[in-house]
Amino acid sequence: MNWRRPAISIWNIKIVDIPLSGYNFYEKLKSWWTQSSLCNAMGMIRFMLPCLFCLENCKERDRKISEEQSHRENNGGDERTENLASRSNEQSEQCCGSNGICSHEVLRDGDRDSASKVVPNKFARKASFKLSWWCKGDQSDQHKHDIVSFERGNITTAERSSKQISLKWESQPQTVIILTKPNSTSVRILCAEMVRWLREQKKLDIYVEPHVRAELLTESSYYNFVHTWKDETEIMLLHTKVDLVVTLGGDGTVLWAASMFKGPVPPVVPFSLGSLGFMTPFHSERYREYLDSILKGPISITLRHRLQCHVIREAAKNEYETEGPILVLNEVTIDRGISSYLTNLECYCDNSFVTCVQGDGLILSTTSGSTAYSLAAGGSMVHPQVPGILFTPICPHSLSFRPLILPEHVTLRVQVPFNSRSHAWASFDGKDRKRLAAGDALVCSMAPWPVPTACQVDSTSDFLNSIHDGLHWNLRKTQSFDGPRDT
Ligand SMILES: NC(=O)c1ccc[n+]([C@@H]2O[C@H](COP(=O)([O-])OP(=O)(O)OC[C@H]3O[C@@H](n4cnc5c(N)ncnc54)[C@H](O)[C@@H]3O)[C@@H](O)[C@H]2O)c1
Ligand SMILES: Nc1ncnc2c1ncn2[C@@H]1O[C@H](COP(=O)(O)OP(=O)(O)OP(=O)(O)O)[C@@H](O)[C@H]1O
Repeated sequence: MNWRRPAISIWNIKIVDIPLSGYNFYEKLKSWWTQSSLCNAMGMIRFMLPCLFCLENCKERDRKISEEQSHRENNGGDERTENLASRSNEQSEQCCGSNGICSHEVLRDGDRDSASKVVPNKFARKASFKLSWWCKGDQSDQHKHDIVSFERGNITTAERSSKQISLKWESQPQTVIILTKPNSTSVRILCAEMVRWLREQKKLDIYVEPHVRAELLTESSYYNFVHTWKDETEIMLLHTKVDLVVTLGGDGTVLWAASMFKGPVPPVVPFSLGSLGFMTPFHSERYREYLDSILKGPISITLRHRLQCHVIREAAKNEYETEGPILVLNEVTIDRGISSYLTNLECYCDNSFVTCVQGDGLILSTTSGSTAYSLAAGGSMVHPQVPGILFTPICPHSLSFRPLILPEHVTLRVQVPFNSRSHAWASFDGKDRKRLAAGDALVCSMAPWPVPTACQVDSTSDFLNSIHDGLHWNLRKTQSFDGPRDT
Protein backbone atom coordinates (compact mmCIF):
# COMPACT_ATOMS: atom_id res chain seq x y z
CA MET A 1 0.00 0.00 0.00
CA ASN A 2 1.37 3.43 -0.92
CA TRP A 3 0.63 6.35 1.28
CA ARG A 4 1.62 9.95 1.15
CA ARG A 5 2.49 12.21 3.99
CA PRO A 6 0.14 15.15 3.77
CA ALA A 7 1.70 18.16 2.10
CA ILE A 8 2.11 21.12 4.44
CA SER A 9 1.87 24.55 2.92
CA ILE A 10 3.23 27.51 4.75
CA TRP A 11 3.41 30.84 3.01
CA ASN A 12 2.72 29.13 -0.24
CA ILE A 13 5.85 26.99 0.02
CA LYS A 14 5.77 23.21 0.07
CA ILE A 15 8.12 22.00 2.74
CA VAL A 16 7.87 18.25 2.40
CA ASP A 17 6.04 16.19 -0.06
CA ILE A 18 7.49 12.71 0.35
CA PRO A 19 6.16 9.56 -1.23
CA LEU A 20 6.69 6.70 1.18
CA SER A 21 6.92 3.07 0.19
CA GLY A 22 7.30 -0.16 2.11
CA TYR A 23 5.10 -1.96 4.54
CA ASN A 24 6.66 -1.65 7.95
CA PHE A 25 6.99 1.39 10.09
CA TYR A 26 10.81 1.23 10.24
CA GLU A 27 11.03 1.29 6.44
CA LYS A 28 8.77 4.26 6.25
CA LEU A 29 10.67 6.12 8.92
CA LYS A 30 14.03 5.38 7.30
CA SER A 31 12.80 6.44 3.91
CA TRP A 32 11.36 9.61 5.31
CA TRP A 33 14.50 10.32 7.30
CA THR A 34 16.81 9.80 4.31
CA GLN A 35 14.80 11.95 1.97
CA SER A 36 13.98 14.62 4.42
CA SER A 37 17.50 14.85 5.88
CA LEU A 38 18.56 16.62 2.69
CA CYS A 39 16.17 19.40 3.30
CA ASN A 40 16.17 19.12 7.09
CA ALA A 41 18.08 22.32 7.69
CA MET A 42 15.82 24.27 5.38
CA GLY A 43 12.79 22.35 6.61
CA MET A 44 13.49 23.08 10.26
CA ILE A 45 13.91 26.77 9.57
CA ARG A 46 10.76 26.83 7.55
CA PHE A 47 8.99 24.85 10.23
CA MET A 48 10.21 26.88 13.19
CA LEU A 49 9.67 30.32 11.71
CA PRO A 50 5.92 30.00 11.35
CA CYS A 51 5.71 28.52 14.83
CA LEU A 52 7.49 31.58 16.20
CA PHE A 53 5.07 33.80 14.31
CA CYS A 54 2.26 31.68 15.60
CA LEU A 55 3.50 32.15 19.18
CA GLU A 56 3.69 35.91 18.67
CA ASN A 57 0.23 35.79 17.22
CA CYS A 58 -1.17 33.93 20.22
CA LYS A 59 0.46 36.47 22.56
CA GLU A 60 -1.05 39.34 20.59
CA ARG A 61 -4.47 37.69 20.68
CA ASP A 62 -4.26 37.05 24.42
CA ARG A 63 -3.37 40.69 24.93
CA LYS A 64 -6.41 41.71 22.86
CA ILE A 65 -8.66 39.38 24.84
CA SER A 66 -7.52 40.75 28.17
CA GLU A 67 -7.98 44.31 26.85
CA GLU A 68 -11.41 43.41 25.56
CA GLN A 69 -12.24 41.73 28.86
CA SER A 70 -11.27 44.76 30.94
CA HIS A 71 -13.21 47.02 28.52
CA ARG A 72 -16.22 44.72 28.82
CA GLU A 73 -15.94 44.61 32.60
CA ASN A 74 -15.98 48.39 32.63
CA ASN A 75 -19.06 48.37 30.41
CA GLY A 76 -20.84 45.51 32.10
CA GLY A 77 -20.91 43.29 29.00
CA ASP A 78 -19.01 40.12 28.25
CA GLU A 79 -20.57 38.69 25.13
CA ARG A 80 -17.92 39.84 22.68
CA THR A 81 -15.13 38.78 25.03
CA GLU A 82 -16.69 35.35 25.26
CA ASN A 83 -16.89 35.18 21.49
CA LEU A 84 -13.32 36.26 21.14
CA ALA A 85 -12.20 33.84 23.83
CA SER A 86 -14.07 30.94 22.30
CA ARG A 87 -12.73 31.85 18.87
CA SER A 88 -9.28 31.93 20.41
CA ASN A 89 -9.80 28.54 22.09
CA GLU A 90 -10.99 27.03 18.83
CA GLN A 91 -7.96 28.39 17.08
CA SER A 92 -5.54 27.27 19.75
CA GLU A 93 -7.07 23.83 19.60
CA GLN A 94 -6.43 23.72 15.89
CA CYS A 95 -3.15 25.45 16.49
CA CYS A 96 -1.93 22.76 18.84
CA GLY A 97 -3.93 20.06 17.15
CA SER A 98 -2.75 16.82 15.52
CA ASN A 99 -0.37 18.25 12.93
CA GLY A 100 1.10 20.70 15.45
CA ILE A 101 2.10 23.14 12.73
CA CYS A 102 -0.45 25.92 13.33
CA SER A 103 -0.43 26.85 9.68
CA HIS A 104 -3.90 28.35 9.86
CA GLU A 105 -2.56 30.87 12.35
CA VAL A 106 0.07 32.04 9.92
CA LEU A 107 -2.26 31.85 7.00
CA ARG A 108 -5.36 33.14 8.78
CA ASP A 109 -5.63 36.36 6.83
CA GLY A 110 -4.32 34.98 3.57
CA ASP A 111 -6.37 34.86 0.39
CA ARG A 112 -6.51 31.33 -0.86
CA ASP A 113 -6.31 30.96 -4.57
CA SER A 114 -6.46 27.20 -4.33
CA ALA A 115 -6.46 24.60 -1.62
CA SER A 116 -2.74 24.98 -1.12
CA LYS A 117 -1.80 28.42 -2.46
CA VAL A 118 -2.00 31.24 0.02
CA VAL A 119 -1.08 34.89 -0.46
CA PRO A 120 1.35 35.94 2.27
CA ASN A 121 -0.41 39.10 3.54
CA LYS A 122 -0.48 38.15 7.19
CA PHE A 123 1.51 41.17 8.36
CA ALA A 124 -0.26 43.78 6.25
CA ARG A 125 -2.41 44.79 9.27
CA LYS A 126 -4.40 48.02 9.46
CA ALA A 127 -3.29 50.47 12.12
CA SER A 128 -5.68 50.41 15.06
CA PHE A 129 -7.40 53.62 16.08
CA LYS A 130 -10.23 54.89 18.25
CA LEU A 131 -12.84 57.61 17.76
CA SER A 132 -14.66 59.43 20.54
CA TRP A 133 -16.95 62.38 21.09
CA TRP A 134 -15.14 65.58 21.64
CA CYS A 135 -16.71 68.62 23.24
CA LYS A 136 -15.25 71.92 22.10
CA GLY A 137 -13.63 73.83 24.92
CA ASP A 138 -13.74 70.79 27.17
CA GLN A 139 -10.32 70.51 28.71
CA SER A 140 -10.92 67.36 30.69
CA ASP A 141 -11.59 63.86 29.43
CA GLN A 142 -14.80 63.65 31.45
CA HIS A 143 -17.19 64.16 28.57
CA LYS A 144 -15.46 61.91 26.11
CA HIS A 145 -17.50 58.83 25.39
CA ASP A 146 -16.53 55.98 23.12
CA ILE A 147 -18.89 55.88 20.20
CA VAL A 148 -17.10 53.48 18.00
CA SER A 149 -15.29 50.26 18.56
CA PHE A 150 -12.42 48.97 16.56
CA GLU A 151 -12.94 45.50 15.31
CA ARG A 152 -10.43 44.16 12.86
CA GLY A 153 -9.99 47.57 11.29
CA ASN A 154 -13.66 48.38 10.77
CA ILE A 155 -15.51 51.27 12.36
CA THR A 156 -18.72 50.27 14.04
CA THR A 157 -20.99 52.30 16.31
CA ALA A 158 -20.86 50.74 19.75
CA GLU A 159 -24.24 51.89 20.99
CA ARG A 160 -27.11 53.96 19.73
CA SER A 161 -27.69 56.98 21.94
CA SER A 162 -31.41 57.47 21.49
CA LYS A 163 -33.25 54.38 22.49
CA GLN A 164 -36.79 54.44 23.79
CA ILE A 165 -36.57 55.90 27.25
CA SER A 166 -38.63 54.39 30.02
CA LEU A 167 -39.40 56.04 33.34
CA LYS A 168 -39.95 53.85 36.38
CA TRP A 169 -41.05 55.40 39.67
CA GLU A 170 -38.91 54.42 42.64
CA SER A 171 -41.38 55.95 45.08
CA GLN A 172 -44.97 57.01 44.64
CA PRO A 173 -45.55 60.39 42.97
CA GLN A 174 -46.97 62.87 45.48
CA THR A 175 -47.51 66.15 43.65
CA VAL A 176 -49.03 67.05 40.31
CA ILE A 177 -49.30 70.42 38.60
CA ILE A 178 -52.18 70.94 36.16
CA LEU A 179 -51.69 73.62 33.47
CA THR A 180 -54.67 74.61 31.38
CA LYS A 181 -55.43 76.48 28.18
CA PRO A 182 -57.16 79.74 29.16
CA ASN A 183 -60.68 80.79 28.16
CA SER A 184 -61.98 77.32 27.40
CA THR A 185 -65.12 76.02 29.11
CA SER A 186 -64.41 72.37 28.31
CA VAL A 187 -60.91 72.71 29.77
CA ARG A 188 -62.24 74.39 32.92
CA ILE A 189 -64.81 71.63 33.50
CA LEU A 190 -62.26 68.89 32.91
CA CYS A 191 -59.74 70.59 35.19
CA ALA A 192 -62.20 70.73 38.11
CA GLU A 193 -63.12 67.07 37.60
CA MET A 194 -59.50 65.94 37.35
CA VAL A 195 -58.45 67.87 40.47
CA ARG A 196 -61.22 66.17 42.46
CA TRP A 197 -60.35 62.69 41.14
CA LEU A 198 -56.60 63.07 41.75
CA ARG A 199 -57.25 64.25 45.29
CA GLU A 200 -59.89 61.71 46.27
CA GLN A 201 -58.71 58.63 44.41
CA LYS A 202 -54.96 59.18 44.28
CA LYS A 203 -54.41 61.31 47.40
CA LEU A 204 -52.14 63.71 45.53
CA ASP A 205 -51.14 67.31 46.22
CA ILE A 206 -52.21 69.52 43.36
CA TYR A 207 -50.84 72.80 42.02
CA VAL A 208 -52.59 75.04 39.49
CA GLU A 209 -51.92 78.56 38.19
CA PRO A 210 -53.14 81.37 40.50
CA HIS A 211 -56.04 82.37 38.20
CA VAL A 212 -57.17 78.74 37.91
CA ARG A 213 -57.22 78.36 41.69
CA ALA A 214 -59.34 81.50 41.90
CA GLU A 215 -61.73 80.06 39.28
CA LEU A 216 -62.01 76.78 41.16
CA LEU A 217 -62.72 78.58 44.42
CA THR A 218 -65.50 80.63 42.85
CA GLU A 219 -67.06 77.28 41.92
CA SER A 220 -66.74 75.77 45.40
CA SER A 221 -64.75 76.20 48.58
CA TYR A 222 -64.09 72.44 48.35
CA TYR A 223 -61.02 73.32 46.25
CA ASN A 224 -59.29 75.02 49.15
CA PHE A 225 -56.67 72.27 49.26
CA VAL A 226 -55.34 73.24 45.82
CA HIS A 227 -51.91 74.90 45.90
CA THR A 228 -50.56 77.69 43.76
CA TRP A 229 -47.61 80.12 43.73
CA LYS A 230 -47.17 83.81 44.29
CA ASP A 231 -44.18 84.92 42.28
CA GLU A 232 -41.38 84.04 39.89
CA THR A 233 -39.15 82.82 42.71
CA GLU A 234 -41.71 80.19 43.65
CA ILE A 235 -42.10 79.19 40.02
CA MET A 236 -38.33 78.71 39.84
CA LEU A 237 -38.60 76.20 42.69
CA LEU A 238 -41.57 74.25 41.28
CA HIS A 239 -39.42 71.57 39.71
CA THR A 240 -38.19 70.61 43.16
CA LYS A 241 -41.73 69.88 44.36
CA VAL A 242 -43.63 68.59 41.36
CA ASP A 243 -43.53 64.95 40.24
CA LEU A 244 -45.72 65.29 37.18
CA VAL A 245 -47.04 68.07 34.94
CA VAL A 246 -50.45 67.55 33.34
CA THR A 247 -51.42 69.86 30.46
CA LEU A 248 -54.99 70.33 29.26
CA GLY A 249 -55.05 72.08 25.89
CA GLY A 250 -53.22 71.94 22.58
CA ASP A 251 -49.56 72.18 21.61
CA GLY A 252 -49.52 75.78 22.78
CA THR A 253 -50.22 74.60 26.33
CA VAL A 254 -47.30 72.17 26.16
CA LEU A 255 -45.11 75.08 25.00
CA TRP A 256 -46.47 77.15 27.87
CA ALA A 257 -45.71 74.39 30.38
CA ALA A 258 -42.17 74.03 29.03
CA SER A 259 -41.60 77.78 29.26
CA MET A 260 -42.45 77.75 32.98
CA PHE A 261 -39.45 75.53 33.70
CA LYS A 262 -36.18 77.34 32.98
CA GLY A 263 -34.17 74.39 34.27
CA PRO A 264 -35.11 70.76 34.84
CA VAL A 265 -38.63 69.79 33.76
CA PRO A 266 -40.67 67.06 35.46
CA PRO A 267 -42.38 64.52 33.15
CA VAL A 268 -45.24 66.14 31.22
CA VAL A 269 -48.49 64.31 30.44
CA PRO A 270 -50.18 66.26 27.63
CA PHE A 271 -53.96 65.77 27.23
CA SER A 272 -55.43 66.81 23.94
CA LEU A 273 -58.02 69.59 24.02
CA GLY A 274 -56.88 71.54 20.99
CA SER A 275 -57.39 71.30 17.24
CA LEU A 276 -54.08 69.76 16.10
CA GLY A 277 -52.44 68.27 19.15
CA PHE A 278 -49.14 67.23 17.68
CA MET A 279 -47.49 66.89 21.06
CA THR A 280 -50.63 65.86 22.95
CA PRO A 281 -51.17 62.11 22.47
CA PHE A 282 -53.53 61.53 25.43
CA HIS A 283 -57.29 61.65 24.86
CA SER A 284 -58.91 63.65 27.63
CA GLU A 285 -62.01 61.40 27.84
CA ARG A 286 -59.87 58.53 29.11
CA TYR A 287 -57.83 60.58 31.61
CA ARG A 288 -58.54 58.25 34.58
CA GLU A 289 -57.22 55.19 32.78
CA TYR A 290 -54.13 57.02 31.50
CA LEU A 291 -53.27 58.74 34.76
CA ASP A 292 -53.79 55.52 36.67
CA SER A 293 -51.22 53.75 34.54
CA ILE A 294 -48.82 56.71 34.49
CA LEU A 295 -48.86 57.02 38.29
CA LYS A 296 -47.99 53.33 38.53
CA GLY A 297 -45.35 53.48 35.78
CA PRO A 298 -43.28 52.60 33.89
CA ILE A 299 -43.83 55.36 31.31
CA SER A 300 -42.40 55.61 27.81
CA ILE A 301 -40.85 59.04 27.47
CA THR A 302 -39.89 61.29 24.58
CA LEU A 303 -37.02 63.52 25.63
CA ARG A 304 -37.75 66.68 23.68
CA HIS A 305 -34.63 68.76 23.23
CA ARG A 306 -34.78 72.51 23.78
CA LEU A 307 -32.66 75.34 22.45
CA GLN A 308 -31.16 77.98 24.68
CA CYS A 309 -30.94 81.42 23.17
CA HIS A 310 -29.00 84.50 24.23
CA VAL A 311 -29.42 87.94 22.77
CA ILE A 312 -26.13 89.83 22.57
CA ARG A 313 -26.49 93.58 22.20
CA GLU A 314 -23.93 95.52 20.27
CA ALA A 315 -24.31 98.19 22.93
CA ALA A 316 -23.16 95.76 25.64
CA LYS A 317 -20.60 93.88 23.56
CA ASN A 318 -20.06 90.22 24.45
CA GLU A 319 -22.35 90.37 27.43
CA TYR A 320 -25.49 88.32 27.60
CA GLU A 321 -28.67 90.13 28.54
CA THR A 322 -29.15 89.98 32.29
CA GLU A 323 -32.34 87.90 32.11
CA GLY A 324 -30.38 84.78 31.16
CA PRO A 325 -31.05 82.31 28.39
CA ILE A 326 -34.46 81.89 26.80
CA LEU A 327 -35.40 78.25 26.33
CA VAL A 328 -37.53 77.17 23.39
CA LEU A 329 -39.17 73.84 22.74
CA ASN A 330 -40.17 74.56 19.14
CA GLU A 331 -38.00 77.26 17.63
CA VAL A 332 -36.51 80.70 17.67
CA THR A 333 -37.46 82.77 14.64
CA ILE A 334 -35.55 85.80 13.41
CA ASP A 335 -37.67 87.64 10.88
CA ARG A 336 -38.28 91.04 9.33
CA GLY A 337 -41.24 91.83 11.60
CA ILE A 338 -43.23 94.76 10.21
CA SER A 339 -40.36 95.93 8.05
CA SER A 340 -40.98 95.69 4.32
CA TYR A 341 -37.26 95.21 3.56
CA LEU A 342 -35.53 91.86 3.14
CA THR A 343 -33.84 90.64 6.30
CA ASN A 344 -30.11 90.39 6.02
CA LEU A 345 -28.80 87.93 8.57
CA GLU A 346 -25.22 86.70 8.81
CA CYS A 347 -25.12 83.16 10.16
CA TYR A 348 -22.20 81.41 11.79
CA CYS A 349 -21.87 77.86 13.05
CA ASP A 350 -19.14 77.41 15.69
CA ASN A 351 -17.60 80.61 14.29
CA SER A 352 -17.52 79.30 10.72
CA PHE A 353 -19.49 81.41 8.30
CA VAL A 354 -22.58 79.51 7.10
CA THR A 355 -24.47 81.91 4.90
CA CYS A 356 -26.24 85.22 4.69
CA VAL A 357 -30.03 84.95 4.82
CA GLN A 358 -31.78 87.42 2.57
CA GLY A 359 -35.50 86.89 2.67
CA ASP A 360 -38.24 87.00 5.29
CA GLY A 361 -36.11 85.43 7.99
CA LEU A 362 -34.67 82.30 9.52
CA ILE A 363 -36.00 79.58 11.83
CA LEU A 364 -33.69 77.71 14.19
CA SER A 365 -35.81 74.80 15.27
CA THR A 366 -35.61 71.76 17.50
CA THR A 367 -36.68 68.44 16.07
CA SER A 368 -39.93 68.73 18.10
CA GLY A 369 -40.52 72.05 16.36
CA SER A 370 -39.80 70.51 12.97
CA THR A 371 -43.53 69.89 12.48
CA ALA A 372 -44.48 73.47 13.38
CA TYR A 373 -43.30 76.72 11.73
CA SER A 374 -40.20 75.10 10.20
CA LEU A 375 -42.41 72.63 8.35
CA ALA A 376 -44.52 75.48 6.96
CA ALA A 377 -41.30 77.12 5.74
CA GLY A 378 -40.22 73.97 3.86
CA GLY A 379 -38.11 72.24 6.51
CA SER A 380 -38.02 68.47 6.98
CA MET A 381 -40.11 66.66 9.56
CA VAL A 382 -37.71 65.05 12.01
CA HIS A 383 -38.43 62.47 14.72
CA PRO A 384 -38.33 64.38 18.04
CA GLN A 385 -35.78 62.01 19.53
CA VAL A 386 -33.22 62.88 16.83
CA PRO A 387 -30.78 65.34 18.37
CA GLY A 388 -30.27 68.13 15.87
CA ILE A 389 -30.93 71.78 15.06
CA LEU A 390 -32.92 72.69 11.97
CA PHE A 391 -31.75 75.71 10.01
CA THR A 392 -34.74 76.72 7.88
CA PRO A 393 -34.94 79.95 5.88
CA ILE A 394 -38.29 81.75 5.54
CA CYS A 395 -39.01 82.74 1.94
CA PRO A 396 -35.33 83.15 0.96
CA HIS A 397 -34.86 85.28 -2.13
CA SER A 398 -32.61 82.70 -3.71
CA LEU A 399 -33.23 79.66 -5.87
CA SER A 400 -30.61 77.54 -4.15
CA PHE A 401 -31.22 77.98 -0.44
CA ARG A 402 -32.28 74.59 0.95
CA PRO A 403 -32.89 73.97 4.67
CA LEU A 404 -30.15 72.32 6.73
CA ILE A 405 -30.13 70.04 9.74
CA LEU A 406 -27.08 70.56 11.95
CA PRO A 407 -25.72 68.37 14.72
CA GLU A 408 -26.80 69.02 18.28
CA HIS A 409 -23.42 70.14 19.59
CA VAL A 410 -23.00 73.25 17.45
CA THR A 411 -23.45 76.84 18.55
CA LEU A 412 -25.18 79.06 16.03
CA ARG A 413 -24.88 82.83 15.85
CA VAL A 414 -27.21 84.98 13.80
CA GLN A 415 -25.99 88.54 13.45
CA VAL A 416 -27.72 91.61 12.07
CA PRO A 417 -24.94 93.23 10.02
CA PHE A 418 -24.07 96.90 10.47
CA ASN A 419 -25.08 97.62 6.90
CA SER A 420 -28.54 96.09 7.35
CA ARG A 421 -31.37 98.28 6.02
CA SER A 422 -33.70 97.34 8.86
CA HIS A 423 -33.98 95.76 12.28
CA ALA A 424 -34.76 92.09 12.72
CA TRP A 425 -37.11 90.55 15.28
CA ALA A 426 -36.55 87.41 17.30
CA SER A 427 -39.48 85.43 18.71
CA PHE A 428 -39.34 82.41 20.95
CA ASP A 429 -41.91 79.64 20.39
CA GLY A 430 -43.97 82.34 18.70
CA LYS A 431 -43.81 84.66 21.70
CA ASP A 432 -41.74 87.35 23.44
CA ARG A 433 -40.68 89.34 20.40
CA LYS A 434 -37.34 91.11 20.80
CA ARG A 435 -35.92 93.68 18.42
CA LEU A 436 -32.44 93.05 17.05
CA ALA A 437 -30.70 96.22 15.89
CA ALA A 438 -27.70 96.39 13.55
CA GLY A 439 -24.77 94.73 15.31
CA ASP A 440 -26.99 92.69 17.66
CA ALA A 441 -26.74 88.91 17.57
CA LEU A 442 -28.65 85.88 18.71
CA VAL A 443 -26.61 82.94 19.94
CA CYS A 444 -28.29 79.57 20.10
CA SER A 445 -27.25 76.09 21.20
CA MET A 446 -28.83 72.93 22.59
CA ALA A 447 -30.03 73.37 26.17
CA PRO A 448 -29.07 70.86 28.85
CA TRP A 449 -32.69 70.58 30.07
CA PRO A 450 -35.00 68.67 27.73
CA VAL A 451 -38.75 68.36 28.18
CA PRO A 452 -39.67 64.76 28.98
CA THR A 453 -43.16 64.11 27.61
CA ALA A 454 -45.04 60.90 28.34
CA CYS A 455 -45.85 58.78 25.29
CA GLN A 456 -49.18 57.16 24.74
CA VAL A 457 -47.50 54.20 23.01
CA ASP A 458 -43.83 55.05 22.39
CA SER A 459 -41.85 57.88 20.79
CA THR A 460 -42.00 56.54 17.25
CA SER A 461 -45.63 55.37 17.24
CA ASP A 462 -46.75 58.66 18.74
CA PHE A 463 -44.77 60.64 16.15
CA LEU A 464 -46.18 58.63 13.25
CA ASN A 465 -49.72 58.86 14.65
CA SER A 466 -49.31 62.64 14.89
CA ILE A 467 -48.15 63.11 11.33
CA HIS A 468 -50.91 60.81 10.06
CA ASP A 469 -53.79 62.08 12.21
CA GLY A 470 -52.64 65.67 12.72
CA LEU A 471 -51.16 66.55 9.36
CA HIS A 472 -52.74 63.84 7.17
CA TRP A 473 -49.27 63.19 5.88
CA ASN A 474 -49.18 61.63 2.41
CA LEU A 475 -52.90 60.93 2.47
CA ARG A 476 -53.94 59.80 -0.98
CA LYS A 477 -56.72 57.62 -2.27
CA THR A 478 -55.32 54.19 -3.16
CA GLN A 479 -55.30 53.56 -6.88
CA SER A 480 -57.95 51.03 -7.90
CA PHE A 481 -56.96 47.58 -9.15
CA ASP A 482 -58.85 47.79 -12.44
CA GLY A 483 -56.87 49.67 -15.04
CA PRO A 484 -53.64 49.33 -16.98
CA ARG A 485 -50.97 47.16 -15.39
CA ASP A 486 -47.78 45.24 -16.20
CA THR A 487 -48.54 41.98 -17.91
N1 LIG B 1 -46.75 79.60 9.47
C1 LIG B 1 -46.81 78.79 10.51
O1 LIG B 1 -47.00 77.58 10.43
C2 LIG B 1 -46.58 79.36 11.86
C3 LIG B 1 -46.50 80.73 12.05
C4 LIG B 1 -46.26 81.19 13.33
C5 LIG B 1 -46.12 80.31 14.40
N2 LIG B 1 -46.23 78.99 14.18
C6 LIG B 1 -46.02 78.03 15.25
O2 LIG B 1 -46.85 78.24 16.34
C7 LIG B 1 -46.12 77.90 17.48
C8 LIG B 1 -46.76 78.49 18.68
O3 LIG B 1 -47.89 77.70 18.93
P1 LIG B 1 -49.09 78.27 19.73
O4 LIG B 1 -50.05 77.17 19.98
O5 LIG B 1 -48.60 79.05 20.88
O6 LIG B 1 -49.68 79.27 18.70
P2 LIG B 1 -51.03 79.16 17.87
O7 LIG B 1 -52.18 79.08 18.79
O8 LIG B 1 -50.99 80.25 16.86
O9 LIG B 1 -50.90 77.73 17.18
C9 LIG B 1 -50.05 77.47 16.13
C10 LIG B 1 -50.32 76.09 15.55
O10 LIG B 1 -49.10 75.39 15.50
C11 LIG B 1 -49.30 74.09 16.06
N3 LIG B 1 -48.09 73.66 16.69
C12 LIG B 1 -47.43 74.20 17.72
N4 LIG B 1 -46.35 73.47 18.02
C13 LIG B 1 -46.34 72.43 17.15
C14 LIG B 1 -45.47 71.33 16.94
N5 LIG B 1 -44.40 71.17 17.67
N6 LIG B 1 -45.77 70.47 15.97
C15 LIG B 1 -46.86 70.62 15.20
N7 LIG B 1 -47.69 71.64 15.34
C16 LIG B 1 -47.44 72.54 16.30
C17 LIG B 1 -50.39 74.27 17.05
O11 LIG B 1 -51.04 73.02 17.28
C18 LIG B 1 -51.29 75.25 16.37
O12 LIG B 1 -52.19 74.60 15.52
C19 LIG B 1 -44.76 78.44 17.20
O13 LIG B 1 -43.78 77.83 17.98
C20 LIG B 1 -44.62 78.16 15.74
O14 LIG B 1 -43.98 76.95 15.50
C21 LIG B 1 -46.45 78.51 12.95
N1 LIG C 1 -51.72 78.30 30.87
C1 LIG C 1 -51.65 79.19 29.90
N2 LIG C 1 -51.51 80.49 30.18
C2 LIG C 1 -51.41 81.39 29.19
N3 LIG C 1 -51.43 81.10 27.90
C3 LIG C 1 -51.56 79.81 27.56
C4 LIG C 1 -51.66 78.79 28.55
N4 LIG C 1 -51.79 77.61 27.92
C5 LIG C 1 -51.76 77.88 26.61
N5 LIG C 1 -51.61 79.18 26.40
C6 LIG C 1 -51.56 79.87 25.12
O1 LIG C 1 -52.83 79.74 24.51
C7 LIG C 1 -52.67 79.57 23.11
C8 LIG C 1 -53.53 78.43 22.64
O2 LIG C 1 -53.22 77.28 23.32
P1 LIG C 1 -53.25 75.87 22.66
O3 LIG C 1 -52.40 75.84 21.48
O4 LIG C 1 -52.98 74.87 23.72
O5 LIG C 1 -54.78 75.74 22.27
P2 LIG C 1 -55.40 75.63 20.85
O6 LIG C 1 -54.97 76.81 20.04
O7 LIG C 1 -56.86 75.42 21.06
O8 LIG C 1 -54.81 74.29 20.35
P3 LIG C 1 -54.31 73.99 18.90
O9 LIG C 1 -53.09 74.84 18.80
O10 LIG C 1 -54.04 72.54 18.90
O11 LIG C 1 -55.39 74.41 18.01
C9 LIG C 1 -51.20 79.35 22.87
O12 LIG C 1 -50.65 80.48 22.27
C10 LIG C 1 -50.60 79.15 24.21
O13 LIG C 1 -49.32 79.74 24.35
